[in-house]
Amino acid sequence: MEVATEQKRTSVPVLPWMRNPVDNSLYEECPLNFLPFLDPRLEAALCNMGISSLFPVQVAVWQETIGPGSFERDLCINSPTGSGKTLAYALPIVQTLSTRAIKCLRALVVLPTRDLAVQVKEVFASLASAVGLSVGLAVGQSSIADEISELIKKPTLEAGICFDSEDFLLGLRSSVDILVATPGRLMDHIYNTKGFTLDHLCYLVVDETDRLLREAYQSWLPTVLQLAHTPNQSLYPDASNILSPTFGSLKTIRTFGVERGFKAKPYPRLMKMVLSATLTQDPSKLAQLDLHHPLFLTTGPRRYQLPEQLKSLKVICEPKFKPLYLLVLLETLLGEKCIVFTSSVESTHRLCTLLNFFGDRQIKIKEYSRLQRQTIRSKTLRAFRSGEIQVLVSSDAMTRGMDVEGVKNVINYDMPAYIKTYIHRAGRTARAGQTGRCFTLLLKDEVKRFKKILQKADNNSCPVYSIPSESIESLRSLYTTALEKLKDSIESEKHGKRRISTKLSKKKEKSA
Ligand SMILES: Nc1ncnc2c1ncn2[C@@H]1O[C@H](COP(=O)(O)OP(=O)(O)OP(=O)(O)O)[C@@H](O)[C@H]1O
Repeated sequence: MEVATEQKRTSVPVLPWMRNPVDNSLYEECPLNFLPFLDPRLEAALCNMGISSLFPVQVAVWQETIGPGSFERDLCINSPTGSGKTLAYALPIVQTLSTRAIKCLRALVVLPTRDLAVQVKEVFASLASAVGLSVGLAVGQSSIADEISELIKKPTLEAGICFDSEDFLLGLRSSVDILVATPGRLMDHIYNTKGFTLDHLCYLVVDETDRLLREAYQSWLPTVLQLAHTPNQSLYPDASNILSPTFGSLKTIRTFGVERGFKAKPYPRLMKMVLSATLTQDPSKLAQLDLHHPLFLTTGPRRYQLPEQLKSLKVICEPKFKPLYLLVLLETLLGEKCIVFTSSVESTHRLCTLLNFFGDRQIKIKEYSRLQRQTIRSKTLRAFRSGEIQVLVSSDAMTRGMDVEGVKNVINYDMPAYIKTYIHRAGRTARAGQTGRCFTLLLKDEVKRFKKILQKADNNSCPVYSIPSESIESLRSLYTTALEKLKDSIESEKHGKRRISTKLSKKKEKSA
Protein backbone atom coordinates (compact mmCIF):
# COMPACT_ATOMS: atom_id res chain seq x y z
CA MET A 1 0.00 0.00 0.00
CA GLU A 2 2.78 2.36 1.01
CA VAL A 3 4.74 1.43 -2.12
CA ALA A 4 1.66 2.13 -4.30
CA THR A 5 1.17 5.58 -2.73
CA GLU A 6 4.84 6.33 -3.16
CA GLN A 7 4.75 5.29 -6.83
CA LYS A 8 1.66 7.41 -7.43
CA ARG A 9 3.28 10.40 -5.79
CA THR A 10 6.41 10.15 -7.90
CA SER A 11 4.55 9.52 -11.15
CA VAL A 12 2.19 12.54 -11.04
CA PRO A 13 4.03 15.41 -12.69
CA VAL A 14 4.17 18.68 -10.80
CA LEU A 15 3.88 20.89 -13.87
CA PRO A 16 0.26 21.28 -15.04
CA TRP A 17 1.10 20.99 -18.75
CA MET A 18 2.66 17.59 -18.10
CA ARG A 19 -0.50 16.20 -16.57
CA ASN A 20 -2.48 15.85 -19.80
CA PRO A 21 0.03 14.64 -22.34
CA VAL A 22 -0.48 13.48 -25.90
CA ASP A 23 -0.09 9.70 -25.78
CA ASN A 24 2.16 8.58 -28.64
CA SER A 25 0.98 5.00 -28.25
CA LEU A 26 -2.49 6.02 -29.46
CA TYR A 27 -0.98 6.69 -32.88
CA GLU A 28 -0.57 3.85 -35.33
CA GLU A 29 2.43 3.31 -37.57
CA CYS A 30 1.73 5.31 -40.72
CA PRO A 31 2.82 4.27 -44.23
CA LEU A 32 4.68 7.11 -45.94
CA ASN A 33 2.11 7.49 -48.73
CA PHE A 34 -0.57 8.24 -46.10
CA LEU A 35 1.46 10.88 -44.30
CA PRO A 36 -0.12 14.29 -44.94
CA PHE A 37 2.03 16.95 -46.67
CA LEU A 38 5.17 14.79 -46.92
CA ASP A 39 7.50 16.18 -49.59
CA PRO A 40 7.89 13.47 -52.30
CA ARG A 41 11.67 14.04 -52.31
CA LEU A 42 11.75 13.15 -48.60
CA GLU A 43 9.52 10.17 -49.18
CA ALA A 44 12.07 8.91 -51.71
CA ALA A 45 14.94 9.60 -49.30
CA LEU A 46 13.16 7.67 -46.53
CA CYS A 47 12.59 4.73 -48.88
CA ASN A 48 16.32 4.78 -49.67
CA MET A 49 16.95 4.56 -45.92
CA GLY A 50 14.76 1.44 -45.81
CA ILE A 51 11.89 3.25 -44.11
CA SER A 52 8.42 2.60 -45.48
CA SER A 53 6.27 3.86 -42.61
CA LEU A 54 6.65 6.16 -39.60
CA PHE A 55 6.67 4.91 -36.03
CA PRO A 56 4.02 6.21 -33.58
CA VAL A 57 6.22 8.88 -31.95
CA GLN A 58 7.22 10.10 -35.41
CA VAL A 59 3.57 10.36 -36.50
CA ALA A 60 2.70 12.21 -33.28
CA VAL A 61 5.51 14.76 -33.72
CA TRP A 62 4.68 15.17 -37.42
CA GLN A 63 1.09 15.87 -36.48
CA GLU A 64 2.16 18.57 -34.01
CA THR A 65 4.64 20.24 -36.36
CA ILE A 66 3.61 19.79 -39.99
CA GLY A 67 0.30 18.00 -39.99
CA PRO A 68 -3.10 19.59 -39.59
CA GLY A 69 -3.30 21.01 -36.11
CA SER A 70 0.33 22.08 -36.05
CA PHE A 71 0.95 24.84 -33.64
CA GLU A 72 3.86 27.11 -32.75
CA ARG A 73 4.81 25.69 -29.41
CA ASP A 74 7.68 23.78 -27.88
CA LEU A 75 7.57 20.01 -27.71
CA CYS A 76 8.76 17.79 -24.85
CA ILE A 77 9.00 14.22 -26.01
CA ASN A 78 9.34 11.25 -23.72
CA SER A 79 9.52 8.03 -25.69
CA PRO A 80 11.23 4.68 -25.08
CA THR A 81 14.72 3.89 -26.31
CA GLY A 82 14.81 2.76 -29.92
CA SER A 83 11.36 4.16 -30.70
CA GLY A 84 12.76 6.46 -33.42
CA LYS A 85 13.05 9.85 -31.73
CA THR A 86 15.84 11.02 -34.08
CA LEU A 87 13.68 10.81 -37.19
CA ALA A 88 10.74 12.20 -35.19
CA TYR A 89 12.49 15.57 -35.04
CA ALA A 90 14.74 15.36 -38.12
CA LEU A 91 11.93 14.82 -40.63
CA PRO A 92 9.71 17.83 -39.78
CA ILE A 93 12.75 20.10 -39.43
CA VAL A 94 14.12 19.14 -42.84
CA GLN A 95 10.71 19.39 -44.46
CA THR A 96 10.09 22.88 -43.03
CA LEU A 97 13.53 24.19 -43.97
CA SER A 98 13.34 22.69 -47.48
CA THR A 99 11.56 25.81 -48.75
CA ARG A 100 14.18 28.23 -47.47
CA ALA A 101 15.54 30.69 -50.00
CA ILE A 102 18.79 31.78 -48.33
CA LYS A 103 21.25 29.50 -46.62
CA CYS A 104 21.85 30.29 -42.97
CA LEU A 105 21.97 28.33 -39.74
CA ARG A 106 18.34 27.61 -38.87
CA ALA A 107 18.42 24.42 -36.86
CA LEU A 108 20.74 23.47 -34.03
CA VAL A 109 20.74 19.98 -32.56
CA VAL A 110 22.71 19.49 -29.34
CA LEU A 111 23.81 16.06 -28.10
CA PRO A 112 25.99 15.01 -25.19
CA THR A 113 28.66 12.96 -27.00
CA ARG A 114 30.57 13.04 -30.26
CA ASP A 115 29.62 9.55 -31.35
CA LEU A 116 25.97 10.32 -30.82
CA ALA A 117 26.26 13.60 -32.72
CA VAL A 118 27.92 11.78 -35.63
CA GLN A 119 25.08 9.23 -35.63
CA VAL A 120 22.39 11.94 -35.65
CA LYS A 121 24.20 13.96 -38.33
CA GLU A 122 24.04 10.94 -40.61
CA VAL A 123 20.25 10.74 -40.25
CA PHE A 124 19.91 14.45 -41.05
CA ALA A 125 22.34 14.20 -43.96
CA SER A 126 20.37 11.38 -45.61
CA LEU A 127 17.24 13.54 -45.58
CA ALA A 128 18.73 16.99 -46.13
CA SER A 129 20.64 16.15 -49.28
CA ALA A 130 17.34 15.18 -50.94
CA VAL A 131 16.02 18.73 -50.61
CA GLY A 132 19.26 20.68 -51.12
CA LEU A 133 20.00 21.47 -47.47
CA SER A 134 23.42 21.14 -45.86
CA VAL A 135 24.21 19.68 -42.47
CA GLY A 136 27.30 20.46 -40.42
CA LEU A 137 28.97 18.81 -37.46
CA ALA A 138 30.66 20.61 -34.56
CA VAL A 139 32.03 18.00 -32.21
CA GLY A 140 35.78 18.43 -32.18
CA GLN A 141 36.36 15.43 -34.40
CA SER A 142 38.59 17.48 -36.68
CA SER A 143 40.68 20.57 -35.95
CA ILE A 144 38.78 23.76 -35.22
CA ALA A 145 40.19 25.29 -38.44
CA ASP A 146 38.84 22.41 -40.53
CA GLU A 147 35.50 22.66 -38.78
CA ILE A 148 35.31 26.41 -39.42
CA SER A 149 36.01 25.93 -43.11
CA GLU A 150 33.14 23.41 -43.24
CA LEU A 151 30.73 25.70 -41.42
CA ILE A 152 31.54 29.18 -42.70
CA LYS A 153 31.76 30.37 -46.26
CA LYS A 154 34.08 33.29 -46.98
CA PRO A 155 33.17 35.92 -49.58
CA THR A 156 34.83 35.32 -52.93
CA LEU A 157 37.45 37.94 -53.48
CA GLU A 158 37.45 39.26 -56.99
CA ALA A 159 40.83 40.16 -58.48
CA GLY A 160 41.68 43.80 -58.03
CA ILE A 161 38.89 44.46 -55.47
CA CYS A 162 40.05 45.05 -51.95
CA PHE A 163 37.62 44.34 -49.08
CA ASP A 164 38.16 46.16 -45.81
CA SER A 165 38.03 43.86 -42.80
CA GLU A 166 34.51 44.93 -41.76
CA ASP A 167 33.11 44.20 -45.21
CA PHE A 168 34.91 40.90 -45.17
CA LEU A 169 33.29 39.96 -41.85
CA LEU A 170 29.88 40.99 -43.14
CA GLY A 171 30.44 38.75 -46.13
CA LEU A 172 30.92 35.62 -44.02
CA ARG A 173 27.99 33.21 -44.46
CA SER A 174 26.94 29.92 -42.95
CA SER A 175 27.66 26.95 -45.19
CA VAL A 176 25.12 24.87 -43.34
CA ASP A 177 21.38 25.02 -42.67
CA ILE A 178 21.46 22.52 -39.84
CA LEU A 179 24.19 22.02 -37.26
CA VAL A 180 24.60 18.98 -35.04
CA ALA A 181 26.89 19.79 -32.12
CA THR A 182 28.20 18.85 -28.72
CA PRO A 183 28.08 21.68 -26.16
CA GLY A 184 31.86 22.16 -25.85
CA ARG A 185 32.58 22.68 -29.55
CA LEU A 186 29.40 24.69 -29.96
CA MET A 187 30.65 27.14 -27.34
CA ASP A 188 34.02 27.37 -29.11
CA HIS A 189 32.27 28.46 -32.30
CA ILE A 190 29.92 30.84 -30.50
CA TYR A 191 32.83 32.63 -28.88
CA ASN A 192 35.58 32.37 -31.44
CA THR A 193 34.35 31.67 -34.95
CA LYS A 194 33.87 34.77 -37.04
CA GLY A 195 30.63 34.67 -38.95
CA PHE A 196 29.10 31.97 -36.74
CA THR A 197 25.72 33.19 -35.61
CA LEU A 198 22.50 31.90 -34.11
CA ASP A 199 20.61 34.94 -35.39
CA HIS A 200 18.46 32.95 -37.75
CA LEU A 201 17.81 29.93 -35.59
CA CYS A 202 14.28 28.49 -35.95
CA TYR A 203 14.79 25.12 -34.25
CA LEU A 204 16.71 24.08 -31.17
CA VAL A 205 16.72 20.37 -30.41
CA VAL A 206 18.06 19.20 -27.06
CA ASP A 207 18.36 15.42 -27.41
CA GLU A 208 19.06 13.31 -24.31
CA THR A 209 17.74 16.33 -22.43
CA ASP A 210 18.07 14.99 -18.89
CA ARG A 211 21.73 14.18 -19.49
CA LEU A 212 22.47 17.56 -21.08
CA LEU A 213 20.66 19.50 -18.35
CA ARG A 214 22.77 17.79 -15.71
CA GLU A 215 25.95 19.10 -17.19
CA ALA A 216 26.57 22.81 -17.38
CA TYR A 217 29.31 22.81 -20.06
CA GLN A 218 30.30 26.47 -19.76
CA SER A 219 26.64 27.51 -19.43
CA TRP A 220 25.93 26.45 -23.00
CA LEU A 221 22.14 26.44 -22.60
CA PRO A 222 21.67 29.96 -21.18
CA THR A 223 24.13 31.23 -23.77
CA VAL A 224 22.29 29.62 -26.69
CA LEU A 225 18.91 30.78 -25.39
CA GLN A 226 20.22 34.27 -24.85
CA LEU A 227 21.61 34.44 -28.38
CA ALA A 228 18.36 33.15 -29.82
CA HIS A 229 16.24 35.46 -27.71
CA THR A 230 15.02 39.00 -28.14
CA PRO A 231 17.43 41.52 -26.55
CA ASN A 232 14.79 43.25 -24.46
CA GLN A 233 13.53 40.04 -22.89
CA SER A 234 16.45 38.85 -20.92
CA LEU A 235 15.83 35.32 -19.82
CA TYR A 236 19.00 34.96 -17.93
CA PRO A 237 20.08 38.36 -16.70
CA ASP A 238 23.41 36.87 -15.71
CA ALA A 239 24.03 35.41 -19.13
CA SER A 240 24.83 38.87 -20.46
CA ASN A 241 27.87 38.70 -18.20
CA ILE A 242 28.80 35.35 -19.68
CA LEU A 243 28.66 36.76 -23.21
CA SER A 244 31.48 39.13 -23.80
CA PRO A 245 30.48 42.61 -25.05
CA THR A 246 32.05 41.81 -28.40
CA PHE A 247 29.24 39.35 -29.00
CA GLY A 248 26.53 41.94 -28.72
CA SER A 249 26.13 41.77 -32.47
CA LEU A 250 25.34 38.07 -32.19
CA LYS A 251 22.13 38.75 -30.31
CA THR A 252 19.00 37.82 -32.19
CA ILE A 253 16.66 40.33 -33.69
CA ARG A 254 13.48 38.38 -33.11
CA THR A 255 10.54 38.49 -35.42
CA PHE A 256 7.40 38.32 -33.38
CA GLY A 257 3.96 37.37 -34.56
CA VAL A 258 0.57 36.65 -33.14
CA GLU A 259 0.23 33.04 -32.25
CA ARG A 260 -2.62 30.94 -33.46
CA GLY A 261 -4.71 29.84 -30.50
CA PHE A 262 -3.11 32.35 -28.14
CA LYS A 263 -4.92 35.53 -29.04
CA ALA A 264 -2.69 38.57 -29.21
CA LYS A 265 0.20 36.74 -27.62
CA PRO A 266 3.49 36.98 -29.41
CA TYR A 267 5.37 33.79 -30.15
CA PRO A 268 9.07 33.40 -30.32
CA ARG A 269 10.53 32.40 -33.64
CA LEU A 270 12.59 29.63 -32.08
CA MET A 271 10.86 26.29 -31.59
CA LYS A 272 12.42 23.93 -29.07
CA MET A 273 12.15 20.18 -29.10
CA VAL A 274 13.49 18.38 -26.06
CA LEU A 275 13.65 14.61 -25.96
CA SER A 276 14.65 11.64 -23.87
CA ALA A 277 13.59 8.11 -23.00
CA THR A 278 13.66 9.28 -19.38
CA LEU A 279 12.62 12.91 -19.63
CA THR A 280 12.91 14.80 -16.39
CA GLN A 281 9.71 16.08 -14.78
CA ASP A 282 11.61 18.28 -12.37
CA PRO A 283 10.20 21.84 -12.76
CA SER A 284 13.47 23.53 -11.81
CA LYS A 285 15.37 21.57 -14.45
CA LEU A 286 12.76 22.13 -17.15
CA ALA A 287 12.68 25.84 -16.28
CA GLN A 288 16.22 26.12 -17.67
CA LEU A 289 14.77 25.48 -21.14
CA ASP A 290 12.35 28.43 -21.01
CA LEU A 291 9.69 26.42 -22.81
CA HIS A 292 6.97 28.25 -24.73
CA HIS A 293 3.46 26.75 -24.26
CA PRO A 294 5.06 23.32 -24.09
CA LEU A 295 3.22 20.27 -25.28
CA PHE A 296 4.14 17.00 -23.58
CA LEU A 297 4.19 13.88 -25.73
CA THR A 298 4.73 10.63 -23.89
CA THR A 299 4.20 6.95 -24.48
CA GLY A 300 1.66 5.14 -22.34
CA PRO A 301 0.59 5.96 -18.80
CA ARG A 302 3.89 5.09 -17.12
CA ARG A 303 6.72 7.47 -16.53
CA TYR A 304 9.39 4.94 -17.42
CA GLN A 305 8.84 2.45 -20.14
CA LEU A 306 11.04 -0.33 -21.46
CA PRO A 307 10.90 -1.42 -25.12
CA GLU A 308 8.03 -3.86 -25.68
CA GLN A 309 10.23 -6.57 -27.15
CA LEU A 310 12.82 -6.48 -24.36
CA LYS A 311 13.21 -9.47 -22.07
CA SER A 312 14.89 -8.83 -18.70
CA LEU A 313 16.79 -11.71 -17.06
CA LYS A 314 18.96 -12.04 -13.98
CA VAL A 315 22.02 -14.20 -13.39
CA ILE A 316 22.81 -14.95 -9.76
CA CYS A 317 26.57 -15.13 -9.21
CA GLU A 318 29.05 -16.08 -6.55
CA PRO A 319 31.04 -12.90 -5.87
CA LYS A 320 34.47 -14.56 -6.19
CA PHE A 321 33.75 -15.89 -9.67
CA LYS A 322 31.65 -13.14 -11.20
CA PRO A 323 33.91 -12.69 -14.28
CA LEU A 324 33.52 -16.42 -14.97
CA TYR A 325 29.74 -16.12 -15.02
CA LEU A 326 30.12 -13.38 -17.59
CA LEU A 327 32.53 -15.39 -19.69
CA VAL A 328 30.26 -18.46 -19.72
CA LEU A 329 27.27 -16.27 -20.57
CA LEU A 330 29.17 -14.65 -23.45
CA GLU A 331 30.12 -18.08 -24.76
CA THR A 332 26.49 -19.16 -24.62
CA LEU A 333 25.60 -16.10 -26.67
CA LEU A 334 28.39 -16.76 -29.18
CA GLY A 335 27.78 -15.14 -32.56
CA GLU A 336 25.39 -12.49 -31.16
CA LYS A 337 26.44 -8.87 -30.64
CA CYS A 338 26.56 -7.99 -26.93
CA ILE A 339 27.30 -4.86 -24.91
CA VAL A 340 28.59 -5.38 -21.36
CA PHE A 341 28.13 -2.50 -18.93
CA THR A 342 30.24 -1.84 -15.87
CA SER A 343 29.93 0.90 -13.29
CA SER A 344 33.13 2.83 -14.09
CA VAL A 345 35.76 3.40 -16.74
CA GLU A 346 38.35 1.74 -14.49
CA SER A 347 36.35 -1.46 -14.12
CA THR A 348 35.58 -1.41 -17.85
CA HIS A 349 39.30 -1.44 -18.53
CA ARG A 350 40.08 -4.12 -15.92
CA LEU A 351 37.23 -6.39 -16.98
CA CYS A 352 38.03 -6.16 -20.67
CA THR A 353 41.73 -6.83 -20.05
CA LEU A 354 40.88 -9.80 -17.83
CA LEU A 355 38.47 -11.35 -20.36
CA ASN A 356 41.14 -11.13 -23.05
CA PHE A 357 43.60 -13.03 -20.80
CA PHE A 358 41.48 -16.17 -21.00
CA GLY A 359 43.28 -17.20 -24.16
CA ASP A 360 41.86 -17.74 -27.60
CA ARG A 361 38.13 -18.12 -27.03
CA GLN A 362 36.60 -17.19 -30.38
CA ILE A 363 34.92 -14.07 -29.03
CA LYS A 364 36.41 -10.73 -30.00
CA ILE A 365 36.02 -8.39 -27.02
CA LYS A 366 36.96 -4.69 -26.97
CA GLU A 367 36.78 -1.83 -24.54
CA TYR A 368 34.84 1.34 -25.35
CA SER A 369 35.45 4.12 -22.91
CA ARG A 370 35.91 7.84 -22.61
CA LEU A 371 39.47 7.24 -21.39
CA GLN A 372 40.39 6.18 -24.93
CA ARG A 373 41.28 8.54 -27.73
CA GLN A 374 38.44 9.41 -30.09
CA THR A 375 40.19 7.74 -33.05
CA ILE A 376 40.43 4.45 -31.14
CA ARG A 377 36.83 4.67 -30.00
CA SER A 378 35.57 5.38 -33.49
CA LYS A 379 37.58 2.47 -34.86
CA THR A 380 36.16 0.15 -32.19
CA LEU A 381 32.62 1.31 -32.91
CA ARG A 382 33.09 0.74 -36.65
CA ALA A 383 34.39 -2.78 -35.99
CA PHE A 384 31.46 -3.48 -33.66
CA ARG A 385 28.96 -2.21 -36.23
CA SER A 386 30.49 -4.38 -38.94
CA GLY A 387 30.44 -7.46 -36.68
CA GLU A 388 34.22 -7.83 -36.60
CA ILE A 389 33.96 -7.36 -32.81
CA GLN A 390 31.16 -9.20 -31.02
CA VAL A 391 31.44 -7.82 -27.50
CA LEU A 392 31.87 -4.24 -26.37
CA VAL A 393 32.70 -3.58 -22.71
CA SER A 394 31.63 -0.10 -21.75
CA SER A 395 30.66 2.25 -18.95
CA ASP A 396 27.44 4.26 -19.05
CA ALA A 397 28.61 7.64 -20.25
CA MET A 398 29.43 6.56 -23.77
CA THR A 399 26.40 4.59 -24.72
CA ARG A 400 23.33 6.80 -24.35
CA GLY A 401 21.43 6.86 -27.59
CA MET A 402 23.94 4.62 -29.37
CA ASP A 403 22.25 2.80 -32.21
CA VAL A 404 24.06 -0.30 -33.45
CA GLU A 405 22.13 -2.66 -35.64
CA GLY A 406 21.93 -6.25 -34.48
CA VAL A 407 22.77 -5.85 -30.78
CA LYS A 408 20.91 -8.84 -29.40
CA ASN A 409 22.04 -8.70 -25.79
CA VAL A 410 22.92 -6.19 -23.13
CA ILE A 411 24.67 -7.45 -20.02
CA ASN A 412 24.82 -5.44 -16.81
CA TYR A 413 28.01 -6.74 -15.24
CA ASP A 414 27.45 -4.25 -12.42
CA MET A 415 23.89 -3.73 -11.31
CA PRO A 416 22.62 -0.29 -12.37
CA ALA A 417 21.89 1.92 -9.38
CA TYR A 418 18.88 3.67 -10.94
CA ILE A 419 16.02 2.75 -13.24
CA LYS A 420 17.12 5.47 -15.68
CA THR A 421 20.51 3.77 -16.01
CA TYR A 422 18.81 0.41 -16.57
CA ILE A 423 16.57 1.92 -19.26
CA HIS A 424 19.40 3.53 -21.21
CA ARG A 425 21.65 0.48 -20.96
CA ALA A 426 18.95 -2.07 -21.82
CA GLY A 427 17.77 0.23 -24.62
CA ARG A 428 20.84 -0.57 -26.73
CA THR A 429 18.93 -3.71 -27.71
CA ALA A 430 15.28 -4.37 -28.66
CA ARG A 431 15.31 -1.26 -30.86
CA ALA A 432 12.90 -0.38 -33.65
CA GLY A 433 10.53 -3.20 -32.68
CA GLN A 434 13.25 -5.90 -32.68
CA THR A 435 13.63 -8.42 -29.88
CA GLY A 436 16.47 -8.28 -27.36
CA ARG A 437 17.56 -9.46 -23.94
CA CYS A 438 19.03 -7.64 -20.98
CA PHE A 439 20.91 -9.84 -18.48
CA THR A 440 21.86 -8.45 -15.08
CA LEU A 441 24.55 -10.19 -13.03
CA LEU A 442 23.58 -10.03 -9.36
CA LEU A 443 25.01 -11.12 -6.07
CA LYS A 444 22.44 -12.68 -3.76
CA ASP A 445 22.19 -9.57 -1.58
CA GLU A 446 21.46 -7.35 -4.59
CA VAL A 447 18.37 -9.23 -5.75
CA LYS A 448 15.84 -7.34 -3.61
CA ARG A 449 17.20 -3.92 -4.53
CA PHE A 450 17.21 -4.82 -8.21
CA LYS A 451 13.59 -5.94 -8.04
CA LYS A 452 12.63 -2.56 -6.60
CA ILE A 453 14.50 -0.75 -9.36
CA LEU A 454 12.70 -2.69 -12.09
CA GLN A 455 9.32 -2.06 -10.46
CA LYS A 456 9.78 1.63 -11.22
CA ALA A 457 9.30 0.69 -14.88
CA ASP A 458 6.40 -1.61 -13.92
CA ASN A 459 8.55 -4.59 -14.72
CA ASN A 460 7.70 -7.44 -12.40
CA SER A 461 9.01 -10.21 -14.56
CA CYS A 462 12.70 -10.89 -14.48
CA PRO A 463 13.32 -14.64 -14.47
CA VAL A 464 16.61 -16.23 -13.44
CA TYR A 465 18.94 -17.33 -16.22
CA SER A 466 21.00 -20.23 -14.86
CA ILE A 467 24.65 -20.77 -15.55
CA PRO A 468 25.71 -24.38 -14.90
CA SER A 469 28.17 -24.64 -12.01
CA GLU A 470 30.31 -27.15 -14.00
CA SER A 471 31.01 -24.46 -16.60
CA ILE A 472 32.31 -22.18 -13.83
CA GLU A 473 34.40 -25.00 -12.33
CA SER A 474 36.01 -25.80 -15.67
CA LEU A 475 37.36 -22.24 -15.95
CA ARG A 476 38.83 -21.90 -12.46
CA SER A 477 42.46 -22.72 -13.23
CA LEU A 478 42.45 -20.42 -16.26
CA TYR A 479 40.97 -17.74 -14.02
CA THR A 480 43.92 -17.90 -11.62
CA THR A 481 46.38 -17.42 -14.50
CA ALA A 482 44.27 -14.62 -16.03
CA LEU A 483 44.15 -12.80 -12.68
CA GLU A 484 47.94 -12.96 -12.38
CA LYS A 485 48.34 -11.59 -15.88
CA LEU A 486 45.88 -8.81 -15.05
CA LYS A 487 47.88 -7.86 -11.97
CA ASP A 488 51.11 -7.67 -14.00
CA SER A 489 49.44 -5.71 -16.75
CA ILE A 490 48.02 -3.14 -14.34
CA GLU A 491 51.41 -2.79 -12.62
CA SER A 492 53.18 -2.17 -15.92
CA GLU A 493 50.49 0.34 -16.96
CA LYS A 494 51.09 2.19 -13.67
CA HIS A 495 54.86 2.23 -14.32
CA GLY A 496 54.26 3.47 -17.84
CA LYS A 497 52.10 6.32 -16.56
CA ARG A 498 54.65 7.21 -13.89
CA ARG A 499 57.46 7.28 -16.50
CA ILE A 500 55.44 9.59 -18.73
CA SER A 501 54.57 11.97 -15.89
CA THR A 502 58.25 12.10 -14.72
CA LYS A 503 59.33 12.88 -18.30
CA LEU A 504 56.70 15.62 -18.55
CA SER A 505 57.67 17.25 -15.25
CA LYS A 506 61.38 17.17 -16.26
CA LYS A 507 60.47 18.85 -19.55
CA LYS A 508 58.49 21.49 -17.65
CA GLU A 509 61.42 22.11 -15.27
CA LYS A 510 63.78 22.56 -18.24
CA SER A 511 61.52 25.02 -20.00
CA ALA A 512 60.84 27.02 -16.80
N1 LIG B 1 10.10 4.60 -39.27
C1 LIG B 1 11.09 3.75 -39.09
N2 LIG B 1 11.09 2.55 -39.73
C2 LIG B 1 12.12 1.67 -39.54
N3 LIG B 1 13.19 1.90 -38.76
C3 LIG B 1 13.23 3.08 -38.12
C4 LIG B 1 12.21 4.07 -38.24
N4 LIG B 1 12.53 5.13 -37.47
C5 LIG B 1 13.69 4.84 -36.88
N5 LIG B 1 14.11 3.62 -37.26
C6 LIG B 1 15.32 2.93 -36.77
O1 LIG B 1 15.11 2.69 -35.39
C7 LIG B 1 16.36 2.73 -34.70
C8 LIG B 1 16.20 3.56 -33.44
O2 LIG B 1 15.99 4.93 -33.77
P1 LIG B 1 16.57 6.11 -32.86
O3 LIG B 1 18.04 5.94 -32.70
O4 LIG B 1 16.08 7.37 -33.41
O5 LIG B 1 15.86 5.78 -31.48
P2 LIG B 1 15.72 6.68 -30.17
O6 LIG B 1 14.29 6.70 -29.81
O7 LIG B 1 16.40 7.98 -30.40
O8 LIG B 1 16.52 5.81 -29.10
P3 LIG B 1 17.41 6.28 -27.83
O9 LIG B 1 16.45 6.79 -26.80
O10 LIG B 1 18.11 5.05 -27.41
O11 LIG B 1 18.33 7.36 -28.33
C9 LIG B 1 17.37 3.26 -35.69
O12 LIG B 1 18.16 2.19 -36.16
C10 LIG B 1 16.55 3.82 -36.82
O13 LIG B 1 17.20 3.73 -38.07
